[in-house]
Formats: sequence, C-alpha cells, structure tokens
Amino acid sequence: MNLHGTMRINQAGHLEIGGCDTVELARQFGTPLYVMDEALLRENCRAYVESFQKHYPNAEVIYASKVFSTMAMCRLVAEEGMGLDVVSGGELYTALASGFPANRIYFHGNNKSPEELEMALEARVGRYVVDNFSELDLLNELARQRKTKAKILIRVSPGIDAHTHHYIKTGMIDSKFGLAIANGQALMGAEKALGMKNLEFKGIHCHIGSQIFDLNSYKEAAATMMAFVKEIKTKTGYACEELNLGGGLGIYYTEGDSPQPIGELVALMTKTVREAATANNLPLPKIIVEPGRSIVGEAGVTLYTVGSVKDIPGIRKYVAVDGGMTDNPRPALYQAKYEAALANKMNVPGEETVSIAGKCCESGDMLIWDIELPPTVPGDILVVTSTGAYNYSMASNYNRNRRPAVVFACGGKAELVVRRESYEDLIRNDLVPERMQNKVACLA
Ligand SMILES: Cc1ncc(COP(=O)(O)O)c(C=O)c1O
Ligand SMILES: N[C@@H](CCCC[NH3+])C(=O)O
Repeated sequence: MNLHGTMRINQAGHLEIGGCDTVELARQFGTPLYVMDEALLRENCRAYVESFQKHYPNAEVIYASKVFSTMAMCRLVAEEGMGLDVVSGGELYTALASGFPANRIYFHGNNKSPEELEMALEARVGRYVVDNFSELDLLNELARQRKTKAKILIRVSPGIDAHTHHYIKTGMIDSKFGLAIANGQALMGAEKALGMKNLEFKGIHCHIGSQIFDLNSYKEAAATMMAFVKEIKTKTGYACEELNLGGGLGIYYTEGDSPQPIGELVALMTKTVREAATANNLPLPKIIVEPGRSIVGEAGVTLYTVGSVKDIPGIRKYVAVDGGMTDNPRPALYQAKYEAALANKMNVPGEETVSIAGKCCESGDMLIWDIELPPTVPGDILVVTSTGAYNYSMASNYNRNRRPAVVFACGGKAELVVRRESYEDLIRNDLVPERMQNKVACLA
C-alpha cells in the first residue's frame, strides 16, 4: 500500500495520519470514518498556487467543491487564497455558510435552476459558467430583473479525447456539457452573450475529464482553446480576458496509476497559452484551473471495522466491513480500484488473498476484489486509501445507513468536521400522513 502525505507506521505497528493513530481514531469516532490529512490538503493547494505564481501570476486556482464539500474544507480553501467552484444550490449554500467570499465563487452546472441562479445573484457570486443557450437567456433575464450584470464564462466542448473512464470524460463533442467548438455552437454562444445587456462575457471554460495522466491532453486542450479565443477575436473583435482550463489531474489509487506532478501540468499549460498568445498577437488571458481530485484524493482514507469473515473453501474468502457502496460508490459505479491494509497490523505481512465486501444488500457492493491481507479477524480496522475524492460527496443513505463522520487530522490532533449521521437524521424529513395513523381510515 502506498503511504501518502503524513501517513506513517508507528511503534505499535498502527497506521498514523497527521500524527494520529488511526486505530485510536476508529475507537474514538467510530467507523466507518473518513480521515483527511490536513497537511497534505494544504500542500496540494500550495503546489497549484505556487506553481502559477512561478509560471504565470495572472491566474486563479479554484477548488472543485463537488469532490469533497464541507464547511471546514471551504474555509481551508479560502485560507489558501483560492477560489471555489460550486455546481448546485447546496454547494453554494455550504460555501456561503462557511463565510467563503462570494466574489471568488464560480457557479457551474449544465442545468442551474432559476431558484439556484437567483440565490447566486443574491449572493453576488463572481462568475457564472454558462453551459448552453437556454441558460444564457435565463441568466440574462434574471440579471435584468435585478438591474445587474452577471459576469460569465461560456463552457465549451473542445473535442479532446482524454484517455479516462467513459463516464468521466467530458470534453467530447457529444457531451451533455457545454457548446461544441467544432459545430459552431460555441461561437454562436459567444456572439449571443456579447449582445446581451445583462451579461458581461469574460471568456471561455473547458474541462476535458477526470483522473487524467496524460499531460498532452491538457496541451491539446489549451491550444484548442487559444485557437478558439483567436476565432472569437477575429469574428467579434472581443479578446477573451479569462480562460478556464478545468481540473482533472489524476491521482494514485493502485499500482499502475502514474500521477503527473502539479508543477509540470502548470508549466505545460501556461507555456502553451503563452506561445499561442504570442503567435496570434492576442493579449495574455487570466488562466483559471479548477482541480478537485488532485487536491483531496490522496489526502483521504476511510477506516472500517471488519465484521464477518466468510471462507468459501476453494473459492473465495469474503471480509465484510461496516460500510461499502454507501460511503464509496466508486467501485460499483466505475469499477474503481483501491488499496487497503489492516491499520492495526501494518507490520504483519500479507498472507492470504481476500475480497472486501460492503454491508449493503447488493451483490455489487464489493469494495476490493482479491487483495493480500494479513490474517484478518472480526474487529480488525481496515483502511482504504485515496478515498478523499468523490467518496463523502457521493455517499448515500442506501439501506438507511448513516453517512460516516469526517475528521481532519493534523499535528497529532483530530477534529470532527462532519458529525456521523444519527438515526434521527435519517427520519428527519419523513412524514406519516394522518390517515395512516388511523387504522380504520387507512383500510377504507
Ligand atoms: C467542470 C468541472 N471542473 C472541475 C472538475 C474537477 O475535476 P477533478 O476532480 O478531476 O480535478 C470537474 C469534475 O470532473 C468538473 O466537472
Ligand atoms: N465522480 C467521478 C468524477 C466525476 C467528475 C465530475 N465532473 C469520480 O469519482 O471519478
């Protein structure tokens, strides 16, 4: 298992994160438990911010909050001097409740409702990343009613095939996101936006996909976007002030994954933009990037308690844990692979091949197939690594399981940033119609 950030094995042979013994954390906070390495979160934020300061200071790094959104995370991002990408009323609400500066918020999404747009206009968020023609009309009208001007970027589909899982590719022409450059719709969007009284067109945005290892895809995207900046300039006279190149940098989950350094991505991206601007006599745009996974993914682990262990002789040994697809739906959704170990037996060599089952009533609720672990018994603490991204944020209450707590571990201290859901939380919004409380009426 790869040890990321502050992960260490302590004298007791236990896994430690942020100076905290994870076996102790499991005892103190219960399991399943998400543990975030705060120092690594900050280190990753700084890697982006400092790389841009070095290569291209006219830039902004905004964190994609869909990846892991909590009020404490929003605070951390604000402290690191970054902006924030939100894609729903809920993410916007969380950011605002945390005190995140509204002018550093970018509002994304392919189907923002009028209510969500009203909420954003009321809060005066910094930018709207407009996805399509209907949204241009809707936002222009809502801004008109408020006698204001909304600053927008247009989401563009650059037609780049990023080599990643089909479900998480987003830059293709046939995509639910954005207007394609190739069929002329992106240019029509820019022209339309420039003619709208209550919109201020600032530039363009693309996001080519997620969990990307091949930096060439970014080079291609940056070059394609700059060519489009030139086309807009030629056709309309407007030189885009802002160029948002999205997120998507891959992280390490299991052997074979080859994450590229943040600094190299930034160097390549900025070089490509600079060269294209010089070659085409365009002003240098402000560059915006919106990473998520590469900031939080490797910084998170999930702790589980082993429950039943079932050996089917000659076939397979199932080790079941007290969580599963409800706290990590990625294996079931994308066949995503993870590494794991026993946090209380880090120095004991792997001895048997087992498969880790979740506790949901679904055969597909398997977290990891065929992994080497030391002899495993009920009560052991299983740690799954690289669960910081798209785990807590995609967790569900299937089977009426309670969503786990989240702690930030740093400097030997672990602090709760999300409480474990209670059973009361699960029925908080349930209502029983009055007629059902009366047996006779119910049968009538
Ligand atoms: C528009 C947009 N920006 C940023 C991100 C963050 O991507 P990642 O977590 O891969 O960095 C996503 C998710 O893929 C996205 O859809
Ligand atoms: N949720 C996906 C990534 C989606 C990207 C969102 N634009 C994952 O876990 O890999």
